[in-house]
Amino acid sequence: MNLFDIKDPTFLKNLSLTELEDLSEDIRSFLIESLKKTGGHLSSNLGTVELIIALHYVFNSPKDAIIFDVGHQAYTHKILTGRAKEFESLRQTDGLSGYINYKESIHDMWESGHAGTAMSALYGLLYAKMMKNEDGEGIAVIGDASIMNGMSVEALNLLGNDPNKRGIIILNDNQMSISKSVGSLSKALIRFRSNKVVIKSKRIWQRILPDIILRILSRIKRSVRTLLQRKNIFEDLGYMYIGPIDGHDLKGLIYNLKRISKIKKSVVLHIITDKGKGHKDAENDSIGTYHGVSKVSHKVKEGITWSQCIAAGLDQLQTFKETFVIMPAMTVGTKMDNFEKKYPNRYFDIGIAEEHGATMAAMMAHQGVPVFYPLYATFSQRAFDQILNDIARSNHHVVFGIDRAGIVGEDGSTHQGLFDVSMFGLMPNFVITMPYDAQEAFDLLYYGFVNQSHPFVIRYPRGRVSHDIKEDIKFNTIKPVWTYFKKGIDPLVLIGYGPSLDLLKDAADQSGIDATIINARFIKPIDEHMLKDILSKDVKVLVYEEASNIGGLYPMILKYMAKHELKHKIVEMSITDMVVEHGHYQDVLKKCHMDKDSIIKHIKDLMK
Ligand SMILES: Cc1ncc(C[n+]2csc(CCOP(=O)(O)OP(=O)(O)O)c2C)c(N)n1
Ligand SMILES: CC(=O)[C@@H](O)[C@H](O)COP(=O)(O)O
Ligand SMILES: [Mg+2]
Repeated sequence: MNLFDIKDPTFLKNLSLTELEDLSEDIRSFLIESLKKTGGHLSSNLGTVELIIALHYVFNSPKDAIIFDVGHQAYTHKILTGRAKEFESLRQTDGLSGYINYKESIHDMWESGHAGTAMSALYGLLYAKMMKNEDGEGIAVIGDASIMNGMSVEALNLLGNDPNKRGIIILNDNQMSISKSVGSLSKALIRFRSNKVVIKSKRIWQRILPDIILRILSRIKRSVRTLLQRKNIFEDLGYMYIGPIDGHDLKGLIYNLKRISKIKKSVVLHIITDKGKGHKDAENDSIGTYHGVSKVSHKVKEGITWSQCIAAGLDQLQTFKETFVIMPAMTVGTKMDNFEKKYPNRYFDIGIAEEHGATMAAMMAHQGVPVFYPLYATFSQRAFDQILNDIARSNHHVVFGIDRAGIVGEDGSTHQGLFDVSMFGLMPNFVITMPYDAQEAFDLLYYGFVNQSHPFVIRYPRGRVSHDIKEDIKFNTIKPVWTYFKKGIDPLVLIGYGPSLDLLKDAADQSGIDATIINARFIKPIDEHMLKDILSKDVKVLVYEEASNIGGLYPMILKYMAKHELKHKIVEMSITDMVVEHGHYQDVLKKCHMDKDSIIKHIKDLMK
């Protein structure tokens, strides 16, 4: 069928099973082709095609609210709610968001981007419906890795104990997070998964047997299980558990969802899916390479990613200091796979458990073990209290690799790395740094582990950095001071950190101003000696930060100036008090008035 003709999901109700199956094939082919052009979360979406068709077939969205955990697996939902045409702009500037997005559709009921929120959102929805005396179901779709997140467990604990609310939880079990799922809950799921052959043969019975027989068989199965007292964790928590069933079998899905809609109790429907279904390489991927893919491009990319740079530096550092890595489910993105292979005893994938990881790191540091804790800037926010209370307050020597710091581009507002400087900045004892280039990254890593003993942040962006991976890595001893990136003769000082320094230099050159540019690689504490030196002259100052300035470098400089009654003209360029949407990095920079032209304009205004 022509997916572009779909306006809303009501058409599904008139389709036969064969037509629904054909539709699932059409959607799968469409996704595979479309994502070659735009990139996106390929594997997770190929795994949920039948589930989402069945949900929209049985339920009535938006009266029945479908709540997607993370929201990265909802492309079929976007198609069925009339957005197929917009897929050519998926994750592009001003285009379709890669996640659930309130502004896009009345069917988009829960925005998140961060894992583990769907259960709490479901419970909130059920309460809201009760308060507003409103009909309709609440259905949470959550992956096997996200259901083990602390937040999910907190909500599961409460909803299972509430006899007056009825939530539907679809556990989409593909035994994968981005990489393999971890932990004992994951093992428990495997235990009560029947083997795949049994699940697939169920599909055949479902086709042959009439519904009434299926219902009787399932009752018998449940009674036998109750008799044998073989409860599983969900039943222990107060839910009716149904499954495991084949999550690619539309007939079975529809049959079970219809059945569930008549049950009065909260239910967990456990479905088994293949992550990457229909795409051979994605199906066989046990590493996580196909979880999210970039658009197909034949351009040769220069340099390496910042994540690769930090991973290489950390590997080399092992000759000086053996470090332990706590990894919150992001081995692929942070490029720590080699480290994991090389030092399996010093690497622990903790799953989506950023809070747990922070407190665990605190204790390990307290016991004298050097810990590296790589976190995407946006996900570090999850562990605010643990980092503040367990690490910062006690001044524990944990080294944080804050990856995806700054504008992340295509992932958009839920993933922007704009608040880490503010967050770590307000915490006592923290040292916050950002390298300009690969060598400075290596030096800061060495400094963070070897030359100092505070909680330490090295932040780095999503993009690439110039470095030849075959080259030997050497560490230079550096001091916790700012450096002159460029000394100029005009009375203008530009202060920034990280790779943005190149942009500042280009902008100054293009403005025809011979500005002094400062590399404030130690964002906190600030270099007061250097500031004193700069501000001993009659200069104008521009502070540039690809981050929220609340708690950032600019207010720290302002405080210094206020304390010393300095009255220099100073302006800031930063990303403050706004939600930054998805798009190409350069476009987003421009929208935030942080691009080269905006800097030039500021420089010209300052020098008038
Ligand atoms: C708090 C948080 N940490 C990490 C991530 C990154 N992340 C996005 S999806 C994902 C894996 C989710 O696995 P699962 O819930 O099983 O869904 P699947 O993709 O397998 O369908 C991870 C780790 C995130 N979005 N939020
Ligand atoms: C869904 C999610 O949160 C991750 O998959 C994220 O999209 C990864 O981002 P990177 O592509 O920057 O690793
Ligand atoms: Mg999964």
